[in-house]
Amino acid sequence: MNNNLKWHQTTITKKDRQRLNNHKSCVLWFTGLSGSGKSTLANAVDHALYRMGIHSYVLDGDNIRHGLNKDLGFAKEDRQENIRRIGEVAKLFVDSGSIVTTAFISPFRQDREQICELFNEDEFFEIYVKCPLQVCENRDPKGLYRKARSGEINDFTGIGSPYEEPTNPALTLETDTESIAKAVEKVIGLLVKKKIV
Ligand SMILES: Nc1ncnc2c1ncn2[C@@H]1O[C@H](COP(=O)(O)OS(=O)(=O)O)[C@@H](OP(=O)(O)O)[C@H]1O
Ligand SMILES: Nc1ncnc2c1ncn2[C@@H]1O[C@H](COP(=O)(O)OP(=O)(O)O)[C@@H](O)[C@H]1O
Repeated sequence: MNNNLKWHQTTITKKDRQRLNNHKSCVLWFTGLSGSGKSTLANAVDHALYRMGIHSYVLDGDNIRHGLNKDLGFAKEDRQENIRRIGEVAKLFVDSGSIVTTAFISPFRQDREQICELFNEDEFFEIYVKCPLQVCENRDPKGLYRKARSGEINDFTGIGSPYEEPTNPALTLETDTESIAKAVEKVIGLLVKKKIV
């Protein structure tokens, strides 16, 4: 850390912005295998919040890797840096008063725990989008599992690279048995219970 850098407290605080918005801000961190439903659910929740007049935003793995993180690949260190940067971006969104939904595989438990530590209590919710590998593989929305099985991608999560399940998520959404609508209801229920909206 450069000793010549000093943190500036902004004039308008997070609390000011939350008061103006009439709701609190937080991050809903969706984690799960490729094809488990992270993007689908993050967007469905975002849509539900939008209809409720709530300030929200989606940060999605594929999109962020087209811009901010286009210098990163899928080796362990790259995935760690990917998640570290997203955590910092999510913190800015929370500071700006929004509810941010994130859709990254974020396969390593330690990385997710480090992100959690950036936030105050009830500002970070880990949501496990749980779906058996076989079901994700059958869905194969981008044809990537097929490429992984044929050896075209050798570090694909769940096949050539590990996924560490959350041990104590705020919510688990089982997308092989639960509908999208039910999952959205559970997430909004969590936000209401925590008095965020
Ligand atoms: N090797 C490998 N492993 C996993 N995923 C791969 C890989 N190569 C490309 N993709 C595509 O990239 C998306 C995952 O990016 P993430 O930023 O979420 O990954 S990570 O959190 O850094 O592990 C992932 O998107 P989702 O399917 O939406 O999860 C894939 O489309
Ligand atoms: N209950 C469900 N929840 C979420 N996605 C589902 C569900 N049932 C089927 N799907 C489908 O599974 C696929 C999940 O893809 P996607 O959301 O891109 O996953 P991820 O972002 O985890 O890679 C989509 O085609 C979606 O329509």
